[in-house]
This record gives sequence, C-alpha cells and structure tokens, in this order.
Amino acid sequence: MGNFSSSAPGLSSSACGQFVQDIVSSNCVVIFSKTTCPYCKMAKGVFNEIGATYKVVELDEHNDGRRLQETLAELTGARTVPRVFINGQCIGGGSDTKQLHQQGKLLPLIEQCRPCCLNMTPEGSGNSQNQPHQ
Ligand SMILES: N[C@@H](CCC(=O)N[C@@H](CS)C(=O)NCC(=O)O)C(=O)O
Ligand code: FES
Repeated sequence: MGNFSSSAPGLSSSACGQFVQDIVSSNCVVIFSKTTCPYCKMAKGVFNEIGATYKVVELDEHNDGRRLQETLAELTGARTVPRVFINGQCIGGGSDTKQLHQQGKLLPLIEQCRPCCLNMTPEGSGNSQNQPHQ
C-alpha cells in the first residue's frame, strides 16, 4: 500500500513516555536536543566544560521526535528544546543548565548519580576519586 508513513504512529504516547523514562534512568545526563539549536549547543558546551559525559537524543533526527517532544512537554511542562535531565530529573533547558553551572549547582547534581554512571575526565582536578559502590 505504501501509505503507512502518512499517519501511522511510530511509538504510542505511552511508549514515548517509557522511552524517555528508560533513557533518563539509565544515563546520568540526558539532553533532548535538536541538531541546529544554539541553546542545545550551549547546554552541551556546559557539560563539555565540566567534563561530564551525556547522552543526546536529537529530536530532529529521530523518527518519533515530534511525539517525543510532546511527551517531554507533558513530563516537564515545556515543549522547548533542549530539555536537560540529570539523575532522572528535568533541570530545565539551556539557560537553566548554564545558570545552575554558574551557581556551582550543576556538578553536585551530577555527583549524585551513581559513580559507575559518572564518567568524569581524568584531567579534572581532584575529581578522580569516585568510589565505586559495592
Ligand atoms: N530558555 C530556553 C529557550 C529554549 C527555546 O526557546 N527553544 C526553542 C527553539 S530555540 C524551542 O524549543 N521552540 C519549540 C520547538 O522548537 O518546538 C532554553 O534555554 O532552553
Ligand atoms: S535556537 Fe532554534 S531550535 Fe533552538
């Protein structure tokens, strides 16, 4: 038939919710982003600066990007990108990320993630002694 791309849903909205939950619970930092978005670049830049690894979902390259954006709007109260999650919690967008960093509050949030999920770069002074949990 060939017409299944017109309106056929990819992920259902509950599957989108599950997708988001899975990603944010298995990665310390997750950025839902669009490749062309300067605010998204700003958010990534902040995490690059502090040497934290992060998982990126580029909504403009994802088959279900629009649906995921709706899901994120429902979950976080804003349908803008980026939507940044640390340790399963949405901390807001790009400006919020930058502001938390300027206030010195971003790193403590990342440090609350389990150390096994935290990949700090070794060059970071004094931050290389994360003790693994048993
Ligand atoms: N202050 C917000 C601004 C984010 C924002 O305005 N994003 C716009 C694009 S630049 C957006 O997502 N618009 C809705 C859309 O693209 O669907 C932040 O820093 O995250
Ligand atoms: S600046 Fe345009 S998509 Fe974010």
